[in-house]
Amino acid sequence: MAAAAAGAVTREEDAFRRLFRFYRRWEGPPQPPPPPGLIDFSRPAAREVKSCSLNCSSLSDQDAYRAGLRPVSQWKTYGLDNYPGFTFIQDPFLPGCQRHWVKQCLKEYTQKPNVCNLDMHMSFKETADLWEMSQHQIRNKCSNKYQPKSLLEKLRWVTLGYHYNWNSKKYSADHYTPFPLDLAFLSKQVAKACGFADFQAEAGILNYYHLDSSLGIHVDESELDHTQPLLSFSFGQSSIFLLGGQKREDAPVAMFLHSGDVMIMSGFSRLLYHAVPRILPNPEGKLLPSCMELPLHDLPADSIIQPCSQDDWQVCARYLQTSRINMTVRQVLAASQSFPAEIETKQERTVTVNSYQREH
Ligand SMILES: O=C(O)CCC(=O)C(=O)O
Ligand SMILES: [Fe+2]
Repeated sequence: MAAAAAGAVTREEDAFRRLFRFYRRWEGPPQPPPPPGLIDFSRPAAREVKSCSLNCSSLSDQDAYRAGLRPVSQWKTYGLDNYPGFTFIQDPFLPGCQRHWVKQCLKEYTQKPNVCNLDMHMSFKETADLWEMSQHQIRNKCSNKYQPKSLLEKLRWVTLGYHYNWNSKKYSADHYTPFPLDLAFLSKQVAKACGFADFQAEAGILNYYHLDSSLGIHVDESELDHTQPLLSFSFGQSSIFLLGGQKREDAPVAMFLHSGDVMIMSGFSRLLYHAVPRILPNPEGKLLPSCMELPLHDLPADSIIQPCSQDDWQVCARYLQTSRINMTVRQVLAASQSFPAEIETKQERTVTVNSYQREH
């Protein structure tokens, strides 16, 4: 009897899993209406949402403009009760600047030596230029006809800098390639504005989601320095993000992430369980969120933002009509820290295709 009861408890679905499964199936607003408790920072009515102000002098307007960001004094920034170290910045990008990051994620960061999921079962030559191999197919796509997916549409993740090893769940000194300078600059400015002036972008995971994708419940703990924040940038269609606690079964809060939104997980919130159960069309009901359609703001000559050509944007826009891209940026090592010497076990070096696959 006691054993049966204990069995029932262990089999019982925990609160995180339950909400994950709920949102995984949720069709999104307007019908059915959003469940109570779902936070939308673009309409911050929830009691646990607190407006917070960043120190405007930590990032100069000039550096913000160079990064394609509005001055910090114009950012709409929020925190959450019970989640110290969590900061949400509602789309701080200058008009037109989000396009740059979408183009980089599809055309530039997909290039070698960066690593992507397709490398796990395709040759170096086959994945050398995903953009070139996909652009015509995406441009000429008929939405009402079945067509084989292009390589870009099969892309799920790209790693940058210290390349995360999905098998060992570790970063290592011998698998590093230069981190993109523009993304390092953007990250540095956002971190600086949030009080992390020493942040160094050393590793990135880019996630490419379609309307049926999700990302399972996890903690990002492989970085060796957890005193530095994890930054997240979202573009394209929207998603539901679940932020839980330090224990896997703690009930999470649910929030929308829309195009341009930036999230900072630091301090207490750096090592919390989180997940993306659902991708949803943008709430405006347009093919693309309107922030993607704005003409490019005047930028200083030394800006890292390059105007995206009409030709390139046609492909990006088509891709993004049914997709969401998220960039997460991490510092792996503390200043002057190095990787611990490892005694490599045979098991650690065994790579299986499955363990490289994320849940989406
Ligand atoms: O797509 C997101 O918003 C979250 C991504 C994430 O948690 C990760 O890459 O570790
Ligand atoms: Fe994560």
